[in-house]
Amino acid sequence: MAEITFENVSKRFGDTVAVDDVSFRVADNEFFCIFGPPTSGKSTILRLLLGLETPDAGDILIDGKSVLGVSPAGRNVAMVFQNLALFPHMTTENNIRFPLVERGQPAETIAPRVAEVAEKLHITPLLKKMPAQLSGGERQRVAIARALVRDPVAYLMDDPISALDARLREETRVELKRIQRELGHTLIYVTHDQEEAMSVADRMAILEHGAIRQIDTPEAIYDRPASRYVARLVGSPPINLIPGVVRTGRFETDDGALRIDLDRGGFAHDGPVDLGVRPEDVRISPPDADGAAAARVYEVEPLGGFTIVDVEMSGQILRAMLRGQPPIRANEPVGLSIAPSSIHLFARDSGATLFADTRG
Ligand SMILES: Nc1ncnc2c1ncn2[C@@H]1O[C@H](COP(=O)(O)OP(=O)(O)OP(=O)(O)O)[C@@H](O)[C@H]1O
Repeated sequence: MAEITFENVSKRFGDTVAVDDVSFRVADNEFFCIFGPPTSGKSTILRLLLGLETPDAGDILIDGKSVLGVSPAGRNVAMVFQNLALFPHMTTENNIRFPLVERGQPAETIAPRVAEVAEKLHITPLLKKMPAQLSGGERQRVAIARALVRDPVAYLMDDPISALDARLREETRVELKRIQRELGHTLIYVTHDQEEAMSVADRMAILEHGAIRQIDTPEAIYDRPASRYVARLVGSPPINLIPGVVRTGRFETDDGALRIDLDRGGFAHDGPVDLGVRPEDVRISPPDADGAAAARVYEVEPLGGFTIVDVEMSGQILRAMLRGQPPIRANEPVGLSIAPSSIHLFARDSGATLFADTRG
């Protein structure tokens, strides 16, 4: 059980700043995700916490005590690497025992711990089976049990399920979240998959070039991103960005095709902006609907429960996500509108959020 704190931690490799003045605090029992594009510094943060790298500046604390002089073994933080595969020649039970045997734990403590973890993961009936006799989902559950059987102060996972196929990945992440909640324990989870981060995290940190751009719950990051960078990283399909200008409380595209009154008291920013709107907040209507901008359907992508409609407006493609399977065809003229309450505005140059959706 542990609270983990990074205080102004930086790490360089030659000219590369891998981690840039990073501060965060992970609460005891929290499921904390670190999310960012390749080379943004995610793995280096884990390696610093494990003690495999030493920071150039800043401090790392576990339960309020600096661990900078402490060896990796002395920190008792468990790392689960990218591979959740099982040893095919060992029974489920021996697979789960393996990390404890490897660490030389006394046999009398191993059996009860394996039984306890198996019980919590509902895999007790599988203990005598070989991996080849298990379904894909059962195998994953056993692999998670093996990852969690040690009793460290915190678990670190670096893209643990990225090698699985899409369906198994979805099942496994649900399972991981449930298990983490039941077992307790602080979990720091690195992923480059935004949907995965959103679906499992209690809170997430968004990285860019080694620096943290925002830390919050997935819901808050989705609804109130701190910048255009963060807004584009979360959400699928990604947020639409429409360049334009704000003048005296009104947004307008350069050609005037789209105008939105920002009926929000106290908003005072004039100048070039990018308007952000999530695909589920783009409204499609008949072409002559009141207040709608003239647009044309570019492509329709039915997904069963939802339909993605790509719409062309002012030479730009915007994506709308509509419920069900609306009778919309490619090349049709349509009207497009956006409720002022669902827009985000970002400063054109810095990308900083000027104002954001306040849903919820
Ligand atoms: N031992 C090292 N020596 C030199 N450069 C390194 C070393 N470790 C990491 N880097 C560099 O530091 C930066 C951050 O790397 P890191 O592996 O932390 O990123 P990441 O976000 O985990 O990336 P990925 O998603 O691709 O795994 C990269 O530019 C990388 O090349």
